[in-house]
Amino acid sequence: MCMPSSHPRRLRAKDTTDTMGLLLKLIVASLGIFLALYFYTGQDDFNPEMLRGKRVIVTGASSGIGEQMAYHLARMGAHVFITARTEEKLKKVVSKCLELGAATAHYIPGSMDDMAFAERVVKEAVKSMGGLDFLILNHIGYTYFNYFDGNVDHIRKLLEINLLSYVTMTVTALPMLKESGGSIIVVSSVAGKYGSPFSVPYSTTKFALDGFFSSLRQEFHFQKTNVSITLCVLSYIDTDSAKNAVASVINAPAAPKEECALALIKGGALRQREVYYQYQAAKIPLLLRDWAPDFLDYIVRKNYNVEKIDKQ
Ligand SMILES: NC(=O)C1=CN([C@@H]2O[C@H](COP(=O)(O)OP(=O)(O)OC[C@H]3O[C@@H](n4cnc5c(N)ncnc54)[C@H](OP(=O)(O)O)[C@@H]3O)[C@@H](O)[C@H]2O)C=CC1
Ligand SMILES: C[C@H](CCC(=O)NCC(=O)O)[C@H]1CC[C@H]2[C@@H]3C(=O)C[C@@H]4C[C@H](O)CC[C@]4(C)[C@H]3CC[C@]12C
Repeated sequence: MCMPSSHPRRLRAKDTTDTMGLLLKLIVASLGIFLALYFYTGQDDFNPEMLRGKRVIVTGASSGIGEQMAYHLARMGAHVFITARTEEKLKKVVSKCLELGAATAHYIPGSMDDMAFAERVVKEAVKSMGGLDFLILNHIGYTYFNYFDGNVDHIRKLLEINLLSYVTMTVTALPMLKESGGSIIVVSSVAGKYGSPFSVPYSTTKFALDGFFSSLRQEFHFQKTNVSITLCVLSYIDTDSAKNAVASVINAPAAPKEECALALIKGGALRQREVYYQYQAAKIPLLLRDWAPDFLDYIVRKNYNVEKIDKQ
């Protein structure tokens, strides 16, 4: 005998609603756990005392984020050894570091397009401080913010300053860092994680840093090398040079350089593999990179007043 069909159909509809409800709850719960884990890994046990007496090199420390890192390190009682090209600025930064409480503070002026200079910075620093605990690689060479002009020589030159000098300093510093169980902090950018218009040469060098240092970190695991590598992925920061280059074109607020500098030191001291600053601006868009790359590209393009670029 045939059963009336309305009852089982109602049952099936109820089953489907229950299953959907359960699925929704599962999705919400998983999302909650995922977010909790995400933010938990961002928690820190940082104590400024971790830096007291530590021997630190900071490159590109005559201005911007590098200068601010030098001041934080000085307040924490570290030995600070800084470099950049402009001697007058370096002298002032060193004096301020001493006022703020640096254990010692020294500088060496020169350009990072010269690999012999990059090597010399490490050797002089080690001689002056008696070893090395932190190598903070932060400098960048001058580049333009506009459409790629086809100049291959500019990319070659920028690779020397922004990548090869970092490699040279790392190679030279490695024996001392192994001895101290030290750390390398590499300052990079969101432009080193996803494609960025008007920064083609710069972005090229920042992607290359990720390739070198993330691969080296893997080898350190195999070799049981007790040297940490922290890659710092920064969004737009309010340094004079960045604001001069992009303020009229980028529709996003710039984050404070002082807070940024502290976040990088904390991440390095805690031996984190990567630091994202600011977290929302630098990390969240990256969640889209592998799953929705066209959408990410679209969001990135939305941040630009492209008509202002044409007039530069
Ligand atoms: N500000 C921002 O929005 C962002 C910055 N970053 C990264 O943060 C780091 C610092 O940037 P920021 O503070 O803004 O930059 P600044 O322009 O303020 O500082 C750059 C430093 O590099 C030095 N420098 C420039 N050319 C050379 C060279 N040829 N050899 C040696 N040193 C050189 C400069 O000093 P001098 O001219 O005296 O040599 C200066 O000390 C960079 O790695 C940058 O990519 C990443 C994302 C965003
Ligand atoms: C073009 C800037 C470098 C300018 C320079 O060479 N200054 C030295 C001088 O004038 O003497 C770039 C330095 C940092 C870049 C910004 C960055 O890395 C974060 C964002 C990344 C995004 O993909 C593009 C916009 C950025 C704000 C980017 C813009 C270019 C820089 C300011």
